[in-house]
Amino acid sequence: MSSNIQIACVMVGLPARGKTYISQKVCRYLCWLGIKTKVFNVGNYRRQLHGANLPHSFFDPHNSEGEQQRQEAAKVALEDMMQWLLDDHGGMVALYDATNSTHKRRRWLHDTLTAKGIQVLFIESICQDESLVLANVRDVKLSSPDYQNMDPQAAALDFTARIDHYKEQYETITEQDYTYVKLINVGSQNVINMIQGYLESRIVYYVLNLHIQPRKIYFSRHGESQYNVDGKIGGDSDLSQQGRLYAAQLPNLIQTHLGPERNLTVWTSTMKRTIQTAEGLAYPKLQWKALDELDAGVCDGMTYEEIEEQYPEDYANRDEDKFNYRYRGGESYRDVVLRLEPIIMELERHENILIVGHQAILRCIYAYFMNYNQEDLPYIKIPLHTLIELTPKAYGCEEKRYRVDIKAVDTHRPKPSVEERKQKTTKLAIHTDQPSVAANSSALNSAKLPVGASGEIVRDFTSPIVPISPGIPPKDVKRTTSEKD
Ligand SMILES: O=P(O)(O)OC[C@H]1O[C@@](CO)(OP(=O)(O)O)[C@@H](O)[C@@H]1O
Repeated sequence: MSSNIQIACVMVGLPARGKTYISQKVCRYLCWLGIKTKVFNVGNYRRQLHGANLPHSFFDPHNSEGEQQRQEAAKVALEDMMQWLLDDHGGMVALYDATNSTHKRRRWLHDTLTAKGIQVLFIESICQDESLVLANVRDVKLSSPDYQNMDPQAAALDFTARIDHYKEQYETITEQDYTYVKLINVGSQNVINMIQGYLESRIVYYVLNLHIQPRKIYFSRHGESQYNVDGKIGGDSDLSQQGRLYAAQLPNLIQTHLGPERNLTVWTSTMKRTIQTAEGLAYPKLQWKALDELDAGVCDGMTYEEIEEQYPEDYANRDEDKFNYRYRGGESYRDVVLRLEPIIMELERHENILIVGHQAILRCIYAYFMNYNQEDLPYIKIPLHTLIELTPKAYGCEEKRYRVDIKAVDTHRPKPSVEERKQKTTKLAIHTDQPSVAANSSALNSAKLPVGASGEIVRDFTSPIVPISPGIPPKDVKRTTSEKD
């Protein structure tokens, strides 16, 4: 049995109230943060045990056979979930996705879970707006395996009858001794009760920020920079000639795809190359320090070849585990994910957004929306001079990429094969006797950033956002040593 705190988020709500959407989002968010999370959907267990295509009468509370079979599915799902949380899989948060709409069902779940030391957080979603419910039925439920090969109108009628069966016995949470958050009419009112501990508060804060307004999220790297042309990483260089051409085309590109009347907020980092790229965009802008590029520490301003020559061990270690490798005096992708957490929270609250960012930063944010794992994240292709458009849908994002026909260098380095990595390690082993850069580099490594208890870099990236109005010339932001340290 694991000694960590484990949380079971138990969803509550009538069918088609966004419970699955919320469960999937929480799961994606926590996994992105490196917290092992899994969704247990009781509907899937029910389909496996008793088949799909069941008529609405199966869900009638007066149908004792149906009732018993649904309880059986709920029990098997609960057992699997507890096993996953407790049997040293490293699972920290599980989401139990079902209606759980009576006091009796919740009491059973609560008592069974807490008896095993698992904290229970109920998340109830209430939606009284019938048009939203109908839209959800149309967009999501009718494509469920329950209604395969069925006429959509007949399926919608059947699903509405199913909802009515649940309404008959629905009991909203009133249990004052439970930890819960109640989301009423997608954020118009929220009730929070007895939230305990950091992780529960993060989850609650996250679900409070979710909205379902249709919107677009755009990502663009800055135009090609002078450092990109020179093959150097990091720094705070200006745009190249080609980069400036891209910046000049960006406003048109955005307007074409967003539409002329639509609202948009533009976020940049505090670095010249993103600010210069966003200069011509006539929308409200915000600069975020948290969006600054991954800090390459002592390697800032070097080419990959120079790094390989001067810090061969580091170079090999980065290739071995790019997500966790932390540059000497700088950051790892893992560090960047943690500092981007407030950005994700803000992104969830916002409507249309364009982030003009950097390669590593956009990889991390893109991975959150597109559900990439930590191993693949640092190799995601985010090419220069390309606008990426994400449209959030029920259970994921639809993606379009618009490539602008302005030449730019390719800064993507593919993951070396196992064979290539082996060759490098052998070469390194042969050279370890020589007192060269390895000794030099470990001295440099002592100039590390302060590290927090759990290994994170202690830095305040939630500091004030600097609003700039369209047309104001970019600030000449230099990254000084004190700023970096
Ligand atoms: O993690 P890798 O693949 O090295 O990519 C991150 C690098 O991308 C770069 C370009 O190579 O970003 P940017 O375009 O913002 O300058 C580097 O500055 C940064 O160190």
